[in-house]
Amino acid sequence: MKYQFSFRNISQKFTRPVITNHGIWEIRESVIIRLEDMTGKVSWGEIAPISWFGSETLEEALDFCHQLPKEITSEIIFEIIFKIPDKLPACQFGFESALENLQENHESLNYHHLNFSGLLPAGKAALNKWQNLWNQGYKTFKWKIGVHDINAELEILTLLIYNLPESAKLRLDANGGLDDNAAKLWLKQCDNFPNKIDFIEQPLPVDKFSEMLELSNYYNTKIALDESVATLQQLENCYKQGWRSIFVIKPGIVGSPSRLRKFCQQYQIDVVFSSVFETAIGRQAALKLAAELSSNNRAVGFGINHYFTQPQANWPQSLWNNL
Ligand SMILES: O=C(O)CCC(=O)c1ccccc1C(=O)O
Ligand SMILES: [Mg+2]
Repeated sequence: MKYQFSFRNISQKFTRPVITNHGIWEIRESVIIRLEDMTGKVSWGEIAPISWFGSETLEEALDFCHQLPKEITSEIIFEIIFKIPDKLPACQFGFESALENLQENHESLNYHHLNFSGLLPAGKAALNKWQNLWNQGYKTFKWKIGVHDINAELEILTLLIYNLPESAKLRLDANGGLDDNAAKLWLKQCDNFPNKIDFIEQPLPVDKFSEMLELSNYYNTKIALDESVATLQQLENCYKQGWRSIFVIKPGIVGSPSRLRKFCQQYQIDVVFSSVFETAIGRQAALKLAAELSSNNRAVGFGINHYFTQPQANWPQSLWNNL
């Protein structure tokens, strides 16, 4: 087997900026990879790193692509692509999923049974955004916390909970931005609403694993690790160190899909799949994994409200044609 390989760096503006504890994120950059086999069949892949989250940088991903030959042989697949180092997890995902796409027919792809979680804007803007998402069918919402003053945010939480319909569920995502005191305040408040709060995501920074383990044993509200398990190595580590609550998996940056499958099948972990704000290419590959490996019917964090303005016709092929 032989493939023609090419790639492009693309950048897209969010329809509205994503605001987290790390600041304001306005433009999503990623690398689209294209493989064409000898019969002319084309397969796409996407490398969408988030370096502040623990993956490689976009530059490192581009460097990796630049040093590959234009013609990819079986030997290169086995010796290079399947051996991409763990410090390039988004590259592992992009290349492996592009190769998987060449192997299978797309009929088998079905993720329509999945429930989706919709992302609310941070701060009080959440209060007048959930209704619109609810009308679109979302029943689970995620709200970023640790962005504004904690007292103001706790007040908004109370309002949100009283406003949301009975059956709605709320996830809180601190992006590692709380300190021990703040985390306890949030968890204590969430324990007052046991049927409303799905979980709190990554309350403390990555280096505070044992503190989060302790919190998860003390409070009833579930804690989900996200930044702490950004890559497969971290996921395996946290499991070994005794984490049995929720793991957020972002396939786009976690690493090799086949290694992820093996891990999830070997250990029956409680997982929530989540996007890295990839384009339709990475999204499709990530949702395929979510459909295969999701547990406890947990809503996947792939709401589309943050996505980009509609791509042009014949995308992504048009990216190549225009150059
Ligand atoms: O998980 C979701 O529901 C949406 C995706 C999301 O929040 C996210 C997207 C990109 C980078 C980080 C995060 C995050 O979960 O912190
Ligand atoms: Mg998160």
